[in-house]
Amino acid sequence: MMGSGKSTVGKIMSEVLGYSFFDSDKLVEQAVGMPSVAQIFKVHSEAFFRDNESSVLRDLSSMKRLVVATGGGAVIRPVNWKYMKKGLSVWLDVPLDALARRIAKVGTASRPLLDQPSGDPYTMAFSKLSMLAEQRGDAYANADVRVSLEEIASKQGHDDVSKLTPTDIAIESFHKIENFVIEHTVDNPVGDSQADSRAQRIQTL
Ligand SMILES: Nc1ncnc2c1ncn2[C@@H]1O[C@H](COP(=O)(O)OP(=O)(O)O)[C@@H](O)[C@H]1O
Ligand SMILES: O=C(O)C1=C[C@@H](OP(=O)(O)O)[C@@H](O)[C@H](O)C1
Ligand SMILES: [Mg+2]
Repeated sequence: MMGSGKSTVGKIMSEVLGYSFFDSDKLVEQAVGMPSVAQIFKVHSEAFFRDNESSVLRDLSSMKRLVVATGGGAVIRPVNWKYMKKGLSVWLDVPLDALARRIAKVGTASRPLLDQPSGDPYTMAFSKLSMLAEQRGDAYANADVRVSLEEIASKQGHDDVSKLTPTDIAIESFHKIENFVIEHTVDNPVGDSQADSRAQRIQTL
């Protein structure tokens, strides 16, 4: 979801891995030749942005040794899952109140779906995020790996996810990815087509 830390945590993970890092929002801006996602929404439309987002994700899906921070809305188009499933997908699951707090701090100008001309920024962001979360249903749960900030905070003995640094979240993401890889790697085909295709996918990452 917007504000969950994909761009921040993804960059750290790419540096640790020695992989390239791409932010799909930035690639859409370059492809369209506009300086911000907000402007693309304003001058064109959300649908135009989504078409470009899908084509950027398609192009990235044939590349190797990279970390991609997608936009939070990439989950709503089934075709994007076809692309994201060429790699290993991570859902950063952050409580909505923490997302709204982060977004209120930096402002909503760069996130057109949350931008409001008036009102308290936290309250407006929280109510829009709640609506989006409802619309998106369990789309985020399609990811291979879920990284829950509430879980990390409780393991670390914090009662508040705002104490967690992007590095804490990157480390937990690596643990979850490692578990996923161990769980789904098969030395020999096991005859279960879903398990075999998952194992093949892991080998090509
Ligand atoms: N763990 C964190 N704790 C506090 N603020 C964070 C954390 N991770 C990211 N942020 C801040 O929250 C905002 C949204 O992060 P960003 O990485 O842009 O999220 P996304 O790409 O998922 O929308 C940024 O201002 C970023 O600096
Ligand atoms: O959730 C969404 O629909 C969006 C998320 C944004 O990216 P971030 O998740 O990086 O903010 C950006 O793609 C656009 O504003 C729409
Ligand atoms: Mg981002």
